Amino acid sequence: MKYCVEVSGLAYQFGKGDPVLRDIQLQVPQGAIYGFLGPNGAGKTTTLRLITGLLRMQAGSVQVLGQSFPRHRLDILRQVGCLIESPAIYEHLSATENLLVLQRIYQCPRSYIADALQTVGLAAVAGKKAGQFSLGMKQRLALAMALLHRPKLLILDEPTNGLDPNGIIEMRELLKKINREQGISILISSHLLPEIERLATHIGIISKGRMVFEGSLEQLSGLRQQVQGCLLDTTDNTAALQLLSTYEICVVTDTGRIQLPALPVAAIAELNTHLVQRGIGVYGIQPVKNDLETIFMDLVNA
Ligand SMILES: Nc1ncnc2c1ncn2[C@@H]1O[C@H](COP(=O)(O)OP(=O)(O)OP(=O)(O)O)[C@@H](O)[C@H]1O
Repeated sequence: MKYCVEVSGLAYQFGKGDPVLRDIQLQVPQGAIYGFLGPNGAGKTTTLRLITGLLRMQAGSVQVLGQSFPRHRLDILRQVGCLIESPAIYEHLSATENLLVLQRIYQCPRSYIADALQTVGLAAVAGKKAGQFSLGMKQRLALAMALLHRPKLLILDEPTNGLDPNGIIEMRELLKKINREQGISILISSHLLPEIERLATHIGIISKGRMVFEGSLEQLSGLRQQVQGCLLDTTDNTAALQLLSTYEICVVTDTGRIQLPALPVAAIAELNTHLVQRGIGVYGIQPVKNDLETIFMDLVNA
């Protein structure tokens, strides 16, 4: 598989402080939407700033689109669109004029401006001053600025921060469309699992400066399939508990149901048989599965 970002052994510390990144390994497959997840202060922004050359690397290696940083920095940046620190939007200029400033820097065709505004859904307000834009519109203008030179890869640091639920949905759909229709790979950071779950094809989770998970969304969801235990519904919980206490494994949950820990399927079937043989009716055996939020919290707090 080809990767558009490959990071290996990346470590970083600010001044003489404690290391904020330790041995970061990260691989973004070409064409992916890679969700870079982690709680506040985990090291997401620092990692993205290193990948885009906004911070000088201290240790490790970074390859972007097959070229290594910092040697081919300019070549790389020509092919990457970034939205990392707050974008330099000139409020007294229109959306088009804001893009004109960048078009001169990138020296790309002027027609790219209208295309970028069209992509982010701002064509109808191209002549309006950016100062009159809502936060969601400003964020879409920032995205147009990142897309202007038709990059192969977008790197976005928490682009939905501060947006209302509607703005978050708009941004999510927009990023999916850009990925699908223009084939642009996207590396996006967030501290919100539900947001990334709905958007990403691949996920990397960072906690306290270390990667604690990397894989496809299916692999993360696969962890969900690991059964945590089993809830039992019986016609006589007191008698059932007495019988089960001989196994020293059961606990009663808040809801009055009996919770068994994770056991092999055969053991659960055997317990069921014992209960029924003692005249205790079993009308429910329900596996308890991890939800993604629990998996995320377990990984981050491990
Ligand atoms: N310029 C700096 N000087 C010193 N420490 C810094 C600096 N920038 C970040 N840090 C520290 O580095 C650590 C990682 O910060 P970083 O901003 O990369 O995390 P993050 O995952 O992006 O968090 P957030 O979601 O809050 O932005 C934090 O402990 C932070 O306090």
